[in-house]
Amino acid sequence: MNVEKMNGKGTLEMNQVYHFIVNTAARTGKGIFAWNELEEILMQRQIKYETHLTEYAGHAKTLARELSEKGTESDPVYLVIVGGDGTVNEVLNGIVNFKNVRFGYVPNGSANDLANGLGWFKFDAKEILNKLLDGEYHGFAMDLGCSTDESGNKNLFAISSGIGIDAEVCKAALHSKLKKFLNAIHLGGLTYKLLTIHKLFTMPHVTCYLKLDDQPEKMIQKGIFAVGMNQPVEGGGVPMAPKAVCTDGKLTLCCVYGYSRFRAFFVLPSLLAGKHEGKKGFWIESFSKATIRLESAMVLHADGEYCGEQKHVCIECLPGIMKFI
Ligand SMILES: Nc1ncnc2c1ncn2[C@@H]1O[C@H](COP(=O)(O)OP(=O)(O)OP(=O)(O)O)[C@@H](O)[C@H]1O
Repeated sequence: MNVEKMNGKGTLEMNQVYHFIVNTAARTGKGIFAWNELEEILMQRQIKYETHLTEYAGHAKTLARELSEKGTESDPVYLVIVGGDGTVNEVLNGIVNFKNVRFGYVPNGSANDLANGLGWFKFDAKEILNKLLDGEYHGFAMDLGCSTDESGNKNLFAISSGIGIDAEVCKAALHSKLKKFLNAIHLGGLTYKLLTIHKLFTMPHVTCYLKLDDQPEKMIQKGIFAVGMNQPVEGGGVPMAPKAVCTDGKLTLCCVYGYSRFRAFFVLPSLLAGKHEGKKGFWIESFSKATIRLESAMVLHADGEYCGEQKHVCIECLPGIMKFI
């Protein structure tokens, strides 16, 4: 997936108001600097826009709900997210009706897995904003995923949702001093790799039962993690599902099981290199809907956001619901 293939044909309406939800706390507080530069472009191009700066964690979700309530199918709200993957996730989970919104996204986080999955790593934030304003992403409709926990709570996700070690790592990263430190020295992506090694040797392995679409349920022993991927990478660039495509109406399961802690450590490099497909103990397969039952609870995450300890999770694809400006 890359921008050239998105084939934007947009001629953008000059009177359209763009609503920017901006997380100035992203990149450990450095988000504001990029926003100042982006605003210069908006002013130069005489774009009509309104800025909505997030004031606290969770604010992007509230802002997205309020803004999306103002749109209609025939007159959708133009909503541009400026932040990292956590901000995107908050916004998605605040949207009242996706048909009433057209999205833009300017990556400005520390890991930016969504942007990497879209093939945008070669562009900086200013280039991406200009492409958006040029209508290059017009007509691009991205699949989202939805994971439903055992209490019926739904979490939408743009990148991935899963249980096990990657979720444990996300939970640990939320309050990690190591993440703050590594972000400060521009090595934020390393946080997840170091925490993964730590969790590999400390977290319990769990028997789980996995069912993909209408296939029979399969028992997995010594389950380390199972994740539904909408993008090829998660966790700061780990290529869990290198062939995942976010416009095919499917998610990709990446499940690792059956290894002792010691052996798991030695297969980790093949996962980090994206060379794990076909290897014993890796189950990679695309699906529309998956259910995961666990003998004992494991942490669930959606786009790296902690979603509690769960024993039963349903993960499904919502094809093409995130329509771009
Ligand atoms: N004003 C704010 N003060 C404190 N935290 C905020 C504020 N606005 C948003 N947040 C929180 O900042 C967190 C991090 O944001 P985000 O994930 O977008 O950036 P990041 O961590 O730098 O990037 P990435 O997720 O790509 O690594 C989010 O969980 C969000 O809830």
